Amino acid sequence: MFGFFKKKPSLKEELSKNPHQPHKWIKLAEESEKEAPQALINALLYSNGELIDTVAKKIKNLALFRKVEPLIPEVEKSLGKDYASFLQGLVEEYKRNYQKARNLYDVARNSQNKTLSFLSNYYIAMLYLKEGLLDLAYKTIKEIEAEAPETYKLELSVKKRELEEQLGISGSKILKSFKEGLKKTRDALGLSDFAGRQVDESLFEELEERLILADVGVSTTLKLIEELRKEAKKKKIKTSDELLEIMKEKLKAILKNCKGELNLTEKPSVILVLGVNGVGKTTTIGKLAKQLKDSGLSVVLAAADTFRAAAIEQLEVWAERAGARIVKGQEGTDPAAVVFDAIQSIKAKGEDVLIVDTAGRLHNKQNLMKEIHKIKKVIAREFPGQPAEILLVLDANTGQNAISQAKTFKEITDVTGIALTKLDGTAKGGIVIAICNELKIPIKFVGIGEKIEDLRKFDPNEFVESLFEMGEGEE
Ligand SMILES: Nc1nc2c(ncn2[C@@H]2O[C@H](COP(=O)(O)OP(=O)(O)OP(=O)(O)O)[C@@H](O)[C@H]2O)c(=O)[nH]1
Repeated sequence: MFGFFKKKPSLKEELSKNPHQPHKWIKLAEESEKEAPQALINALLYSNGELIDTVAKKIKNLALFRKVEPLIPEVEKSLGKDYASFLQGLVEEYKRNYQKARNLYDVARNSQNKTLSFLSNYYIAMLYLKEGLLDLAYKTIKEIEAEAPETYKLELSVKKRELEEQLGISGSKILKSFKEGLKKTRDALGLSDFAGRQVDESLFEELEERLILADVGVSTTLKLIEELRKEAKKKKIKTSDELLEIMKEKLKAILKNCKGELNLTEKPSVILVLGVNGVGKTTTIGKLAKQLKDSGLSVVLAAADTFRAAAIEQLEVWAERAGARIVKGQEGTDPAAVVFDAIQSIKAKGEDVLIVDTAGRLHNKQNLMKEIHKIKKVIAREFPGQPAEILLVLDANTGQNAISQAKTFKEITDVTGIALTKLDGTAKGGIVIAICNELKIPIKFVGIGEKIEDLRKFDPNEFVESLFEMGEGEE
């Protein structure tokens, strides 16, 4: 069955009388699934290729590749080979014919039209990323960075910085390793104690105890141990080493669902940061501001925690360290007014990212809720669709308490991601697994130290590998 779609005969009728209205063709595509393929092609034709970016995004978002494919000859006839090759490239990429897609984008990248040429290069870079050809992706991004339209600048500079880190060209600073940051948790779990043992009931019981002590959480632990028991029986597993391998894969599978990227696709992008006092909110904002600054973005901090003068001062110190501009008010000013001022100045200066620090007084949930909603309203009114991120900061030291804080904040507003701080100072790093399993909110960052560079993107594989790594020169 195809389901129903809302038909707007008036728009269709209007377009059949006067088709020279490209944006209305886009609107028709949004309204009607059935009309969408032809409507998008018409939008492209009647805009004389101008709407290629919008059309490509819509084809992807609505997954119209196969329906658009038979219409590509129309595009070739009216707009030429470059546009047709680009669209066919989208289709081939969808079919996972990556080499073919790249050749087609390659044809389009030579177009005289700047937008089409940029987009083709951009899609080539993304293809390289998909295929793990990081150095080629990096090279392509560097080549097109300068000519990128405003809407792509943010994304490209963040990608470039990530690639620099992955390729080891991010400067000479030796970063604290993730493994170092997780030492206390790894020691508490002591998985190396289980090596070379027989699989028997006492092994399961000890593993269960260690996981609970590391704050993996009772329900998550019980479920995991039960699955391990079943699998050990089914696969007739005799040695603990094999069992630990299975456990590792299971943990990776749980955590894979909680990997999340910061969404910074719009300019400006607003990140609203929530969290109770003392969890490391200000520090995290400072570290994040520095990372974004280092990737070439202009960053503004709004000191909307106006409850305490000390909070404003502390944010000022971090703004200075990160090289970010700060907008603040007096102690006791309406936080939404500070945010409003920040927005006005960003509009005037054309800056890229706004990070809003908020007060987190959970004992007064009603007031907190009102305050957050008011701030969100001010942001959305000035920048529709923002804040792009509502980041909740949790302190790993507080173990299970972090889960109940997250639940409360989730009741107050949508949380798009978690930054989990102080993983380095705790033996309760298992809380990452509990957060993922119980809250289903992406963990976007983890803090593994007090220094400005000690904030990492959360990588599930790296996290699990660090928990399981044995000894090797760490003592
Ligand atoms: N070891 C370690 N310490 C951290 C980390 N993140 C923050 N801290 C420390 O935690 C303490 C509290 O951090 P703040 O950033 O002041 O916390 P806050 O949530 O802004 O607190 P208020 O300003 O009181 O609301 C500071 O001493 C930080 O240095 C981390 O990842 N690891």
